[in-house]
Amino acid sequence: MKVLKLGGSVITDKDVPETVDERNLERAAAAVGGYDGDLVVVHGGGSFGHHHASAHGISRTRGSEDYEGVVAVHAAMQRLNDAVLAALHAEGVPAVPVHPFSAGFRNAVDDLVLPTGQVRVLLREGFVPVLHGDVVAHEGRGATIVSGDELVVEVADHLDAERVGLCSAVPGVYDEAGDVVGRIESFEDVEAALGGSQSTDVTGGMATKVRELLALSVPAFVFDLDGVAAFLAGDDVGTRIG
Ligand SMILES: Nc1ncnc2c1ncn2[C@@H]1O[C@H](COP(=O)(O)OP(=O)(O)OP(=O)(O)O)[C@@H](O)[C@H]1O
Ligand SMILES: C=C(C)CCOP(=O)(O)O
Repeated sequence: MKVLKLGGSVITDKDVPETVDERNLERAAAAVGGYDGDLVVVHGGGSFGHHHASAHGISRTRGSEDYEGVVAVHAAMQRLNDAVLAALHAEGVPAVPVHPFSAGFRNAVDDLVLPTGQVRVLLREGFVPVLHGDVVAHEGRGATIVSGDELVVEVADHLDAERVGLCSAVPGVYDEAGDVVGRIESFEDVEAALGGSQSTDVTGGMATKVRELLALSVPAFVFDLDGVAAFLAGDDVGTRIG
């Protein structure tokens, strides 16, 4: 089983609130449509989730007890999820939604608790589950953001993924000279070159991604749209992490 994250910076125009990048989304969906095998898709928030999360002051650590903010973020992510499902369906992919807000939570020590039995069964029954960054209940803090990157790691761990791919707006992780790094085996290797995201992003950009992907026991790859089909075909593409 493979896990593919479609970055919000790829499938949306991150600088214009609630704008899908139709062309990029179609390209990503076409690559997924050309793949025949077990796959979980996760997508990020882009200008849907991050815009509302930022407007309501919600992040991975900063919670909110205001139902309006929680509903605004979740509803926006559902709208983006609908667009992703429609694009996948147009390519013949049997994609179905799994909404983290209704499935998981963070406990009192801030760990994400995400049941994945439904994802396992959906896979076995021939579906392609599609999860997304979302708000989740957070013990003692109201609700906080869960990023697509965290979901990728959880799903990959629980369901023994063979490889994980993050399709982002960049062809891989850049070093300080601006060249794509072939492989990262420790955070210190690239720490100096790692920054946040160029756009409104409440979950942390590339540095957080690299740190979390290094914790996986299977290889992860960061690549751009040109790399999706090759990643799904089993090739090493972009930057290998781990
Ligand atoms: N060393 C680096 N190499 C590559 N990208 C970097 C680096 N440092 C910072 N970045 C930024 O990180 C961004 C990727 O993180 P971002 O969180 O925006 O991606 P995403 O997962 O596609 O989006 P989303 O979080 O909405 O799903 C790149 O577009 C780039 O601007
Ligand atoms: C802001 C929200 C709701 C989603 C965050 O997920 P990410 O774009 O994968 O970091």
